Amino acid sequence: MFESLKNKLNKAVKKITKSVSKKEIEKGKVEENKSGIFSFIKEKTISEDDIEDVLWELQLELLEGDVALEVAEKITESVKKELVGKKVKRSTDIDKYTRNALKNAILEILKTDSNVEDLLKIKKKPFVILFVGVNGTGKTTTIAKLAKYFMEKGLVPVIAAADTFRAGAIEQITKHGEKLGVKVIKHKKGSDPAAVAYDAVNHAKSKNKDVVLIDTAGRMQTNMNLMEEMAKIKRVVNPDFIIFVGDALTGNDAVEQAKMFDEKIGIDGVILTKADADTRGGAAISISYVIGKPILFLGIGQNYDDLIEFKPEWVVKQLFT
Ligand SMILES: Nc1nc2c(ncn2[C@@H]2O[C@H](COP(=O)(O)OP(=O)(O)OP(=O)(O)O)[C@@H](O)[C@H]2O)c(=O)[nH]1
Repeated sequence: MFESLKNKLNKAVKKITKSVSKKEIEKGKVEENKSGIFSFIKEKTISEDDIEDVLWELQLELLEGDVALEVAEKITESVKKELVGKKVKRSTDIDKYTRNALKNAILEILKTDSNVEDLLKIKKKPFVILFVGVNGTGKTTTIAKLAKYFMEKGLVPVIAAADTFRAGAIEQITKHGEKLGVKVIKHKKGSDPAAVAYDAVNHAKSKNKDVVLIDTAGRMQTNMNLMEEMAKIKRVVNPDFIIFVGDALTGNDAVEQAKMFDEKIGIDGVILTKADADTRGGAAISISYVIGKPILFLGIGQNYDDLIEFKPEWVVKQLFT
């Protein structure tokens, strides 16, 4: 996961170390010990000039990896701020400081004000969650995974098959429901999705169920019918939480889609799917900073258990070990 991003960051650490050491070597102010670690004869203070070119290269590489521009700028700016003026005695210090500066910059980017556990604490019964996103991102699979996640927490979910648009969508979610032992509320293909969602909420109320998971249709985010359809479902069932499901592999597109859904419908959090196949990590790094909403989970495969809670510290650990 995020292999390419990990390589880019590691490469940047090495380049910064080399760049800071190089000038001192040229000036003959360096001793090299047996293990090849440079010790500076006099303590060296890192200057802007030492690292500017390398940070610029890093910014370009991040952009190539589909990290959003504002995020790439923020990362390099934070690293610069943290490094310039730092006093170093040997090259390993630079390595250590740069690694820390990058870790801190990425943690800062990934942190949002909202706490995922607080957000998903089921405080009301039934707790109604609406899932939105373009087609093929993995919404249906993710809903099945989350149904299992809630069941493991001792909660009883019900699913609304409100994707009445795509051929096979109702059958697909019904199959998941059968496998998991979760009731799926459905109408005919082509029927009103808001009515399906409404029935599912009523079912949950009458059967004392805890969570309603509403699957919705995909299509392009620019399709106004889709946005109107989502807005209608929202009006009718007044969900407690709206989750945007995005495909990590689509990088910046996922970020743009999230922005659009947030503007038109309003979202509370994000689930990124297919993170298992994503080497670039652009969407994972950028999405919550750009829209100001947290990533809740990462989808990491096609099985029901392939869903992990998103923790900024965990991501940073993946990137730097
Ligand atoms: N590798 C991997 N594949 C996934 C993941 N999540 C979903 N998929 C696969 O992605 C494909 C699309 O998933 P669906 O759940 O059908 O997508 P959808 O968003 O409901 O599709 P629409 O109904 O067209 O909107 C399926 O083949 C899933 O198995 C994931 O986290 N990792």
